[in-house]
Amino acid sequence: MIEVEGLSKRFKSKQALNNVTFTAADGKVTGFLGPNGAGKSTTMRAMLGLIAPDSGHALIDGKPFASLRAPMRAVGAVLDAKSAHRSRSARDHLLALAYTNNIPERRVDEVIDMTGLTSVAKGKAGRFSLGMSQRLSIAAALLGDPHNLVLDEPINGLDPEGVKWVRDLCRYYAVQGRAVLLSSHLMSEVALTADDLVIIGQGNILETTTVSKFVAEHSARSIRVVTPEPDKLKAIFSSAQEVQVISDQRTPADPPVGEVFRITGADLVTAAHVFAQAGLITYELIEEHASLEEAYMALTHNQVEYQTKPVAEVTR
Ligand SMILES: Nc1ncnc2c1ncn2[C@@H]1O[C@H](COP(=O)(O)OP(=O)(O)OP(=O)(O)O)[C@@H](O)[C@H]1O
Repeated sequence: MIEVEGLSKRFKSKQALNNVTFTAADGKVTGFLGPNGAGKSTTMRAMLGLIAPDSGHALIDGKPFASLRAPMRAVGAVLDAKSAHRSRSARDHLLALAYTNNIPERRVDEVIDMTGLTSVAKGKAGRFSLGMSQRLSIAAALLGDPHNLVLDEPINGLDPEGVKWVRDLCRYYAVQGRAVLLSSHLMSEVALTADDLVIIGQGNILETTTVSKFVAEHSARSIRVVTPEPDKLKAIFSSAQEVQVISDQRTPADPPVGEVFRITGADLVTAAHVFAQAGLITYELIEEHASLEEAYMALTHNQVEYQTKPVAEVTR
C-alpha cells in the first residue's frame, strides 16, 4: 500500500504540489491522472525519496522509502525510460541492479523474458528505441518482485502489443494483492486498466474516486435524432420539462437530409415508442454516451498548465 499524506512542494515560484493526499491500496490498480505539469512525476519522485517535500510524507507499506530495508522488493518504479547506462547492455544494467540489491541472477533472465527483451538483452541500452527503453525500465522495476509498483507513464513509446502487456501486468499484480500506481494523461487508458482513480491538476487533488463511479457519473446519455419534421419533434417534448431538444451539428456519418437534434433527459426506448405513436419520421435514432475523455477534460480544463489554441486559430 502507498499512502501519500499532505504532500506539498514548491520549486521557486511554482507550487508543484499542494497538500496532496491519497492512497494506492493493495489489490488495486490506482490510475493517477492529470494534464502535463499537474504534479504526477513530482508526487512519484517524492514517494521514492528522490525529492524532499516541503511538508507531508509518503509511506510505502507504512514506511518512508528511505527506511526500507530492501527497497526493490518493496517498490518497483518506472520514472524515466532512459535511466539505464547508455554503454551497458540491457542484461548488464539489470545484473548491476540485481547485485547491489541482493537479487539472484536468475531473476534477471526472468524479467528479460517477461518484458520481451530476450533477443536484444546483449544490445547497448543507449541504442534502444523509446519502446525498448521503456521495457527495460519495466524489467528493472520488476527485478525485486516488489509488493508495490509505481509506473510513471509506462506506455509512452510502446507499440499496441506493449501497451496491452503493461495493462495485463498491472492487472496481474493487483490480483495478487499488490498495489499498482499508474500515471497517465489519458482517461481512456486508465479506464481500461485501473480500479481507483486520483485526478490531479496544478498540484491539487481534484477528485479521488473509482473508475466505475466516474464512468457512471460522467458518461451521460443522450439521443441523436435526424428528422425532416423538426416542429413535430419539438412539439412532442414541449410539455416534458426534464427533456431538452437542441439542434446538433451534422457529421459526415449522418443522412444528408433532415435536421439533426440531440435529446437529453429521455431514454431511447421511450423516445422510439413516443415517436412511433406520434408518427414522427426519423432517418436516424441512436443513443450516445459522452466520452470519459470529455468528462475528464471538462474537469481538468482550467487546470491545464500549457493551454493550447484551437488548430483553426493557429493555422489561420
Ligand atoms: N526540478 C524542478 N524544478 C522546477 N520546477 C519543476 C521541477 N520539477 C517539476 N517542476 C514543475 O512542477 C510542476 C509539476 O511537474 P511534474 O513533472 O510533476 O508534472 P507531471 O504531472 O508529471 O507532468 P507530465 O505529465 O508533463 O510529466 C510543473 O510545473 C513543472 O514544471
